[in-house]
Amino acid sequence: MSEAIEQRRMPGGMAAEPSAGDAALVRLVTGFAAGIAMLVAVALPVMHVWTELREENAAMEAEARIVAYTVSQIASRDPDLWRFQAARLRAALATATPEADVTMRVRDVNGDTLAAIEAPLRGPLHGASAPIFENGQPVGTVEIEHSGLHLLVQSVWVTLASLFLAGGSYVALRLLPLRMLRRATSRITHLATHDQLTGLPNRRLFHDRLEQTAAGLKRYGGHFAVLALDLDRFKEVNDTLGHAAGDELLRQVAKRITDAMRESDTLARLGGDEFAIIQRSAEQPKAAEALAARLVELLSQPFILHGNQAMIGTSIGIALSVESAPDHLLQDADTALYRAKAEGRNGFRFFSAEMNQALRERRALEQDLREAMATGQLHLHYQPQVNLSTGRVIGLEALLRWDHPVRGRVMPDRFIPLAEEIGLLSRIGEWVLREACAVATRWPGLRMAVNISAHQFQAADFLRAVRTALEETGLPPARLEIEITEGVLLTDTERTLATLEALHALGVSVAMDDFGTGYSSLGYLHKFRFDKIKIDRSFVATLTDDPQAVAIVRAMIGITHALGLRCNAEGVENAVQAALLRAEGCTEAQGYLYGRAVPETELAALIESAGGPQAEAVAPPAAGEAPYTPPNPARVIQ
Ligand SMILES: Nc1nc2c(ncn2[C@@H]2O[C@H](COP(=O)(O)O[C@H]3[C@@H](O)[C@H](n4cnc5c(=O)[nH]c(N)nc54)O[C@@H]3COP(=O)(O)O)[C@@H](O)[C@H]2O)c(=O)[nH]1
Repeated sequence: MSEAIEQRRMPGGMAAEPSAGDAALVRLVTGFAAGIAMLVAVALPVMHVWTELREENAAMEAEARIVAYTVSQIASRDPDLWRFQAARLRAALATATPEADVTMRVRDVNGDTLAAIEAPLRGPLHGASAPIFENGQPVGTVEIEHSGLHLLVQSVWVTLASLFLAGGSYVALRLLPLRMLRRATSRITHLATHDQLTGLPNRRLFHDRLEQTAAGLKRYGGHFAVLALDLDRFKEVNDTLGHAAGDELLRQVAKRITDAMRESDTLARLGGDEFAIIQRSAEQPKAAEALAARLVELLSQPFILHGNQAMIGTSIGIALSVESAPDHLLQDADTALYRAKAEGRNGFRFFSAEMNQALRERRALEQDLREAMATGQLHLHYQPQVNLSTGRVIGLEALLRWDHPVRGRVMPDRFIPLAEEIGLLSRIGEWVLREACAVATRWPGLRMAVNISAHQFQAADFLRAVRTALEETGLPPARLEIEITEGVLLTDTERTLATLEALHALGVSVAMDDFGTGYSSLGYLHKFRFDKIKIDRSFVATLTDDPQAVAIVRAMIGITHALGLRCNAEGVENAVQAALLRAEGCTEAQGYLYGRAVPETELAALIESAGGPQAEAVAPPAAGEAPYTPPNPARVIQ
């Protein structure tokens, strides 16, 4: 590929002789130019000789007619008598012939020459004749002959001139379209090798330059680095300000990066919000580190897009030519980029071999997760949520489990972020909603809590998935509770608010999960109407030894009372924690003290051991719904 592009280039950026694809066109143009040149070379002299000859013949015919008239004054019908007039005839011819290079003859009717003026004529001859009349009777002819030598000489000159002209027109005809062709070829090459939005080299040209740089390095020595960049929060700008603003942002990003680089470096847009740089410098890795730090800083400065201010950032992965094979440089920089993103974005990381191993593992996990979906390895477990005063079950939280035939149990903390990243979580989430609702219908009176990630919640079809799950299973909406974390509230406030309102309108309740772990929890409580707050288990875990945790939990519970919300303490593992929470006024709890998450088949025993479901359960059975009876585990579908 490298040669394919570079061969077509000449110094100054002009494309060189077109190759294979254009060869036919070049041949056609050359053939056409040769044809025109041949026409010019042959046609001009032929036309010249023909017109000159015609004009001279016409002049000679006129002259012959005039001489014939003069001679007719002397003519006699008797040739013998006329022959005696030869001297007079010659004199008449002499007065009629001012030029020396003309031969004139007078012949009688028998063709015998009666008089003549002969000139020494050279070269091809041409002539004309006219009849001589006496009393209306033809008695002879006058003949005039000229030398055609001057015509021949002229023709040679005209031929030479036309050959010169033909050569010129051949060159002009061949050059003109070839130049146009080259310009077109150069434009096509540019289109094929550059990104139209930013004007930067595209992925194809980037690989080409990478090959060249690596080849140069092999021959002349030196170092270079490849930097892979990905914009943070680009999608948010696109979604909130529109695609025109997204395009403008990409152009401004390209300009900022270009301004920060040296001319000898190459910046390319690989697609979407991905950019890559080849940085030549003898001082690697210092130079790459300095450039990456500069870019992180530059791209975190605000952008003004059609009057709106947008804040983004960039994550950068760096691979060094001394450490990565030339054909792995971009891939390795990408691996480092992935690590930079995973470690919190808006920073840079150098590639190390250990990252490859992590990436391979991630890819294997990704592949396994796709298979898990298809082969039914995913299933739900249910953790009871209890009334803190009675310890009896009032609800269930559906928790996803993955049982892999070789890996064993993979916990959701490990595979849910991956499913989100590879776009599988929507499908998984839809299944979880439907399955949890279906199970809830078999446990009347209990509320079913389902975890929804930020990504799922923001998806366009989330509300549709909730409605479908309720309709298909027939679960009363009041028995479904959606658990979201503060992360959901970080973006697109208007839309999030509308979705929360729509859930309320449906009759579904919403709980804020992991309360206290985000950074502006109180602000969100003021903005959104939650039904329940779940105190994060990290506060519950330290309740017994940390007076500060007690103070925080007390404040949280106070807030729920003030706002009239239900309060659930997560991760209650012992009776002391439960007693403390009860004393502070917390009403609900869940945790290992009351039971771990179990498959549906084990739920009956768990609920019975807690004294059965709470009689005044938060969500009483809907009209027509049977009251709670422990199900026969054999009937339970997993
Ligand atoms: N979007 C979705 N997220 C889901 C789904 N299923 C689970 N999750 C989220 O994954 C995270 C980890 O869940 P898990 O490993 O299942 O852990 C839960 C409980 O097992 C654990 N827990 C419960 N009681 C105790 C306890 O006493 N001690 C202790 N150390 N851990 C306990 O807590 C997790 C439940 O947390 P929460 O959701 O905050 O109530 C977790 O964030 C899940 O939300 C899914 O289907 N979709």
